[in-house]
Amino acid sequence: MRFLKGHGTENDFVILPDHDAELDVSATLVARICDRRTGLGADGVLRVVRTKRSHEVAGQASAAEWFMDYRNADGSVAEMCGNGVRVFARYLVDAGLTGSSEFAIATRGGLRQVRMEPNGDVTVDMGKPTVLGESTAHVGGVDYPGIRVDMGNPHLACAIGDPVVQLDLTHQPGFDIGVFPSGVNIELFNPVGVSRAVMRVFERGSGETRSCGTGAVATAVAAAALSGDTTGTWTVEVLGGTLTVILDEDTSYLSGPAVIVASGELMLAE
Ligand SMILES: N[C@@H](CCC[C@H](N)C(=O)O)C(=O)O
Repeated sequence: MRFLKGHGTENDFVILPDHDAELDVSATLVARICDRRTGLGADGVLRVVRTKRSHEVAGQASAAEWFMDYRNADGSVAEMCGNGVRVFARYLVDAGLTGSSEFAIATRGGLRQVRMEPNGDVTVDMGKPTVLGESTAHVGGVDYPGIRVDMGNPHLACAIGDPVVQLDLTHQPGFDIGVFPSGVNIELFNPVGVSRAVMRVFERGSGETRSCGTGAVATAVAAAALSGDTTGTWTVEVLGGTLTVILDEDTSYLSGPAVIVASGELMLAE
């Protein structure tokens, strides 16, 4: 099985080209691939499939040639991945699978328009974040109130007074399962200066990761809300680098680096 490896601000992915949907990529296989000791190691898998060959998103085939079939490290399926879609775009361009610098990618969360920037960054139109109300995350014996944000996938973004560097995120933070029956990605952030936040994230299905694109947008939404804003340009510092989020009236944009670092032949099989 041919693979590539890439990352966006150190949110890392194994890319599996499966253009005609011929592979049987089970949850077990994904978990084995993502294992950092016995597999390749990654936060998730991006399976590259022609949209028209996928029964899940065939309705998007007229607008997007390629479908990002995203899986978390534990093998679970997610609707969207902001860094993943940027790395996916980088793969399509590098592999010559698109001739354009602006194109759409099909995801379970809907179409995402991407743009390759002259400086090598990749920008994605993430759609309009939906604020759903409030909830609470529980970390290290402390309850942190936050804002529920739907980015196609579920988020709980919490501004906290304690420095995020001090948090122990080796375990799943507590959350209200009644509010998030399918689980949730939890962002904890410190607002710093003007339109800047330092964020850590515990991702549903992957644990703590060094970056999360949908989480960065959710954090920008929650940080803006602290000052009563719904628009603006935000810098979100994550463990793996820096992401830029633009919130406007109608949508949101996520920008940052996305690179392919390796390719090869995978010997793992079912
Ligand atoms: N790292 C991603 C989010 C991946 C999906 C998430 N773990 C979920 O289950 O919703 C990003 O960059 O957005």
